[in-house]
Amino acid sequence: MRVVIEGISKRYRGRRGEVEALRTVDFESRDGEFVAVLGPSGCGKSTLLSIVAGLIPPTSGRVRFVREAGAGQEAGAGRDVAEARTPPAAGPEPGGAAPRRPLTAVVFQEFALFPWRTVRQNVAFGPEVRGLPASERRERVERYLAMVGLTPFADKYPGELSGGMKQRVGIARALANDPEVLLMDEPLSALDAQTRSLMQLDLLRLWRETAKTVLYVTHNLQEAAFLSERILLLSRRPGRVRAVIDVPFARPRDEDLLATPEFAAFSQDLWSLLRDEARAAMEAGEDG
Ligand SMILES: Nc1ncnc2c1ncn2[C@@H]1O[C@H](COP(=O)(O)OP(=O)(O)OP(=O)(O)O)[C@@H](O)[C@H]1O
Repeated sequence: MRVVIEGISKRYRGRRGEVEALRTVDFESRDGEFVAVLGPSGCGKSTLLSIVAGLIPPTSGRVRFVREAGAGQEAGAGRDVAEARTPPAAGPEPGGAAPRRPLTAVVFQEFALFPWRTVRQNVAFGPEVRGLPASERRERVERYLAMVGLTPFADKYPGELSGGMKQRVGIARALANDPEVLLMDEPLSALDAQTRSLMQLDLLRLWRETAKTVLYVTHNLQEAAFLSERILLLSRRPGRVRAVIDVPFARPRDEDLLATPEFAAFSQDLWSLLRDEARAAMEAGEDG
């Protein structure tokens, strides 16, 4: 599934006036790509993700989801399966039904688990709501529990788990919906440094195993460089596309990459792009 972001702008209207969060952002992901969305604090990264997730409407612009053509069809051809635009189309498009939105799933920084449900019941939530037959549901839940290494903890409650384990539950719960696009908003930033490093490796493995298109918001440039295939770098607020950067490291990646001179040089280049934006955001009091 390709995510096509076309001219997305967003202004919030609040009691203290208007905030322009995003200004005409254009970007197109590839099918199955891991894209990091990087930018200084307050530049609109979460806003962009929420718009792609359909949680909030853009002020202008649209997001299209394009499913790749099957084998035997013209290369590069794809089919739009859905589009979100503002104002939202009232009812079906003329001449046919409005395309169904593809399934997106969001993993947030705060774990947002149901404390009264066990790990297994948390992971089962999406398939239950979507009315999957019990046998298929069970199979899917057990598969994703195993994938994130939580099978031995399946009957525990979130309150009994460490931060890293809670976030694994959040990831398994998102994957159990079998989304076509996985949206992650700083999913590791509440974790301590060691847990975070381990979870980065887990994320790389999960991405390989599931082949999902991932949009991953972070303000950590090493994380963006380690995990992603391309980086969408936003300017300070209002967020505009500052650069789209190819990450040159081969896959599969492991921790050894982090200690290489190539990784250090790449991170340094990235920082020099980000630095001026981050400083200007900080001086304008836009961070946090
Ligand atoms: N519901 C809202 N109403 C008014 N302003 C908002 C709302 N949500 C976000 N904003 C403002 O829009 C701007 C962009 O916010 P957003 O959370 O998208 O940025 P971000 O890049 O994800 O920030 P961070 O890196 O600090 O998490 C900020 O100035 C924020 O204060």
